[in-house]
Amino acid sequence: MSTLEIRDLQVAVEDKEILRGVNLTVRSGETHAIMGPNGSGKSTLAYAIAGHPKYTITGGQVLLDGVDLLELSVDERARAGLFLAMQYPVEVPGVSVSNFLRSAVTAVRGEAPKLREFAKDLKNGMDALSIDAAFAQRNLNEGFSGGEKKRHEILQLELLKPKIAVLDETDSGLDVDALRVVSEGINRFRASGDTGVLLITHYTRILRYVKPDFVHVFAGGRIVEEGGPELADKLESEGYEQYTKATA
Ligand SMILES: Nc1ncnc2c1ncn2[C@@H]1O[C@H](COP(=O)(O)OP(=O)(O)OP(=O)(O)O)[C@@H](O)[C@H]1O
Repeated sequence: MSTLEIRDLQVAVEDKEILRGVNLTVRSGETHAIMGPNGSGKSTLAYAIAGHPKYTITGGQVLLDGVDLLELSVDERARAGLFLAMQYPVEVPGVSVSNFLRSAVTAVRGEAPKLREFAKDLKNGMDALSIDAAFAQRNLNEGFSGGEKKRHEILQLELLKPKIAVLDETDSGLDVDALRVVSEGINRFRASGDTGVLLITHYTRILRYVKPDFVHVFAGGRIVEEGGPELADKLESEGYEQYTKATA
């Protein structure tokens, strides 16, 4: 059982205050959707938790099982059990998908997985996500379509098995079929009950496949409303205008 506790988190980017006191607790087995309009600070939350150097923490704490992640380097956060699936995964020419994944698993576990075991896990993960076998030898994210990039993020999730997974707009750029495959991957992964999921999205469409336990509305760098899955339906019909007006 793991718990991520975000306490009064305040974050600035280039001296501009973006997050103005975020409080949120995510436990294993729970899926939390963070929804909100463009520019409300959702990605800032994801990057700040993961340790992106551009984001300056000006106050608050982020505790994973009592350990303050903000005191740790990015790789230490990953080893502590945090995973961020990025909105825009970077291209790394010269590094194959398979090498990258084996290195990532080795770094997080602290020892290299046996080659045969890794090859089997990789094949199973790729099959489940309808990823072609040739994909493993391609350069990381180079020339990948939007859908391939997102499937690859979920493949990492399945191989790394983090305690807390932050998925930043994993639904963006996906067609209907890819959205279903990616959502099934998230559902398979969370079915173990060992992981807490923080799902950042603008749209309710992914929430038809990945049912959240809690929905939080972000506006102006804060959580301004919280509720159960029914809140997503309300957002679908009413939009975000009520929140953006209030925080403008
Ligand atoms: N590197 C940066 N330099 C300057 N401003 C930034 C930077 N990164 C983010 N911001 C600003 O921080 C605010 C929040 O951005 P963020 O990307 O966190 O919002 P978001 O809710 O994820 O938006 P979207 O849904 O459009 O992805 C925006 O006003 C954005 O312009």
